[in-house]
Amino acid sequence: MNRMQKIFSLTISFKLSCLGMGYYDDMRHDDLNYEYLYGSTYPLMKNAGSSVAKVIEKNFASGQKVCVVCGTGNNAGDAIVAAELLRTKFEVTVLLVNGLKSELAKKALQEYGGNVVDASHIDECLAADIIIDGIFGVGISGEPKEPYKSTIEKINASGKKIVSVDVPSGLGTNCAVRPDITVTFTSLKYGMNKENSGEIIVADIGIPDDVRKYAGPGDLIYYPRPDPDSHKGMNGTLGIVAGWEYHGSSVIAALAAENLGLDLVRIYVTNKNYEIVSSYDPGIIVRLFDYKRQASYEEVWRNSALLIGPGLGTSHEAEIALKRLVNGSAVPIVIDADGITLLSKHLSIIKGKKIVVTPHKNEFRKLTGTEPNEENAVEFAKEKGIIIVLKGKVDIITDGKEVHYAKGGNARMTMGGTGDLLAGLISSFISKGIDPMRSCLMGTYLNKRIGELAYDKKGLFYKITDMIDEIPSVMASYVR
Ligand SMILES: NC(=O)C1=CN([C@@H]2O[C@H](COP(=O)(O)OP(=O)(O)OC[C@H]3O[C@@H](n4cnc5c(N)ncnc54)[C@H](OP(=O)(O)O)[C@@H]3O)[C@@H](O)[C@H]2O)[C@@H](O)CC1
Ligand SMILES: [K+]
Repeated sequence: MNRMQKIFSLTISFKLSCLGMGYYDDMRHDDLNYEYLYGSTYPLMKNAGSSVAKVIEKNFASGQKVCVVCGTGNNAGDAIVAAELLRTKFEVTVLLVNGLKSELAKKALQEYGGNVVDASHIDECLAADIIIDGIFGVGISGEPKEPYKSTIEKINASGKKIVSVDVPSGLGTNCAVRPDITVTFTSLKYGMNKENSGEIIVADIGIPDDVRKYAGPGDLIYYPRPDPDSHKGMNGTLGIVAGWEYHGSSVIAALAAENLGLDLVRIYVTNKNYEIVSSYDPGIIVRLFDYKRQASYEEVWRNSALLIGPGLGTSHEAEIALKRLVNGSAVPIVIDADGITLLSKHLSIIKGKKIVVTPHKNEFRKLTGTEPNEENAVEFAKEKGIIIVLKGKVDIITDGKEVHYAKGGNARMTMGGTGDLLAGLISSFISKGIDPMRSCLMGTYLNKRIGELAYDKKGLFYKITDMIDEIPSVMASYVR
């Protein structure tokens, strides 16, 4: 290994272990959203395998022996699809180093009609002319374990032509396949270059644009796992200025935040509802807010994100507080419900601020003076430099440049409180340092999904807390 390779390898392995494969997140995102929108990703595996087969047919004379070395995941599935397509022209053997785990790879194997051997035939198989490397793709985690480590070493020592599927197996670790060609899917993966990947061919496997346009489960994987060395306050602190008029709204937003794993959730209320809001949940901090005291504002600004508006009312006090809070805040703010009504009278205060506004149709009319549709939302967001989440059967999310959508949910989601819940979700994600646009995609998808899960259990007779109860299980299934 030369010096550069060593630095690259060390950097990647360090990052792999610390960040949990963050570079490949975009691919996992696409995979999950594809599944959500279209069902099985098997068609993508077929396209991936087919592109590998085409590269081999183009680069190598037919009639040669091909050994298709398989790990246990979908990378192996791609390689097996290629094997089936190649076996009419080449002498193909599939080598299962240690069985298969992926259901899609098993399906590909069922459709494959050629020769299959296990690890006891490894040397015989690797004596072929061409080796297809389908051991690991983007699903690798940490250094390759046995029996793959020694398999990779044997592949590299074979002196045969090697074609890697998607990425050279083990790329970025201390034990990686060194291929002549890598057929990588959709886009170049982090760290790939000619030296470690040979000739790189980027193949389009037909992932539609909608996987990035629509909010989906793939967006939830961007939730940051807390650093084990972090201390209280580093993993999201949300200040909720709400519930001055209707106390329940502030509690709903706070419960959403509490269920999303924030470090501190604080509700700021006036005297009127202080006691009742305080009585709800011991995990929520409730602070008295006095709109005349600078100290109250300074306390709110110390949070990592703010939510202003649910159940706030439109009193004189609320109006002053909104203006001063927005004016002096350096952190992102989500403005919802009564906050939108108040904001519509003082639009100039949002200039230069990091603002997300989450109106339903009527609030949008009030805020913009225009009809609630995509075009007007884009226009308004662009003009004001903010993000708009226009709520509806399909939510429209735009920063004036990009437009995204969130679909799903059900008819029960017109119930009071779902807006407070959504605002709580979005502001919570933002408080964790997630990009605001991504936070909106995560929040809109999650809100609709928990509505669906509550519906599955109770039909049309679920209540807002049933939705809140679904948050942890949805998050836990995507955040590893
Ligand atoms: N959306 C797309 O673009 C599409 C992507 N596609 C393809 O899917 C590939 C990703 O597939 P993938 O997620 O199944 O993971 P993959 O790389 O096959 O490996 C996972 C397996 O390896 C194992 N394993 C992990 N680390 C290990 C270690 N250190 N040492 C030993 N074992 C280890 C792990 O076992 P486990 O740790 O779970 O026990 C698991 O079984 C991607 O690169 C592309 O080729 C296409 O099909 C088309 C659509
Ligand atoms: K590979």
